[in-house]
Amino acid sequence: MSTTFQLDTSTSRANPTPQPMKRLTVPKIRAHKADGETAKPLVMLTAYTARQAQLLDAHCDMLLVGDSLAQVIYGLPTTIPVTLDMMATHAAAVVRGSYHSVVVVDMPFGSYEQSPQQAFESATFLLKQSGAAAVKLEGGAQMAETVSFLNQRGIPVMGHVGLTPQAVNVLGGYAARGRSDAEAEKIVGDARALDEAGAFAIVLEGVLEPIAIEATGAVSCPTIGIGASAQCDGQVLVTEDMLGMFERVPRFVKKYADIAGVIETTVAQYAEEVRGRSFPTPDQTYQPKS
Ligand SMILES: Nc1nc(=O)c2c([nH]1)NC[C@@H]1CN(c3ccc(C(=O)N[C@@H](CCC(=O)O)C(=O)O)cc3)CN21
Ligand SMILES: CC(C)C(=O)C(=O)O
Ligand SMILES: [Mg+2]
Repeated sequence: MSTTFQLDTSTSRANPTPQPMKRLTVPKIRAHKADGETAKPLVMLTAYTARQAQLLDAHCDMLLVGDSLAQVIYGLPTTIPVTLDMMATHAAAVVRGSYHSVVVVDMPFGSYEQSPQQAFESATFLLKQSGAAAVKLEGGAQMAETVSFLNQRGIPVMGHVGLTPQAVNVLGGYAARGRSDAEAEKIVGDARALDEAGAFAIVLEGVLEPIAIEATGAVSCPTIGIGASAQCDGQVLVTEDMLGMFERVPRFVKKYADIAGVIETTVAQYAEEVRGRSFPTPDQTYQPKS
């Protein structure tokens, strides 16, 4: 894939290819499961910036502008303080940096729980500001009415059940969910309720494999797992976690690279060269014309 930067003035978005392929659509994602056993798992990663989106886009089906930007970008301890403005700003950058993947934006804590009307107002703000196609919100059966309200008014919704990080103060931490029969049953019921309400996909986070199997079998839309086994219809991870850029990662992360290590070695070399006056050299220096 060419990474030459070109400004596509017709769409005013940075587009790395001369002939952009058509963007995937939400109905195509929802219909994914109809292919049954032959369907390839859906690929989703988080993205917060335009350049990151450019690099991930061709390889993914969906890009998630996650409220995990709290920890990953802003050094916040939880996702609780994230605002609609933060999400809209990063979502707009990700849309500008992509042309293939469906861009999904997390609704931040406090922007949707109060009522379907509040959720509609917040979701329209996010989609109008960014050009993203869909929103994601946390919660199960209690959010079903809201999911249906938004969907019927033109806003596709991705659900998120199991370990829901915005409920950290109720859950008391980020431990895997579904260890009791009652909790397992609730998670499957939550997935079912969201599916019936019209969610186009459901994130299953931090749940035991048997629950992922049962929930995935119980719903008509694809399930996207994170710490939820290989039995889901797709997978999502926080990009910085799998690239080895974030300092502490959950057990469900596979570190595919050590980008933090590359950055540290590279910056150490730069510092040494500046202090030793071996950078800059004449190659990086402007001289008057002689
Ligand atoms: N960088 C990053 N990656 C994520 O996956 C992520 C975020 N940030 N921010 C939002 C939420 C928070 N999530 C988290 C955060 C921590 C754990 C974690 O540390 N889990 C421990 C078990 C903790 C316990 O048992 O209490 C683990 O070892 O997996 C899991 C999910 C998932 N999301
Ligand atoms: C971890 C994923 C599912 C998420 O919600 C986020 O990145 O905020
Ligand atoms: Mg999130």
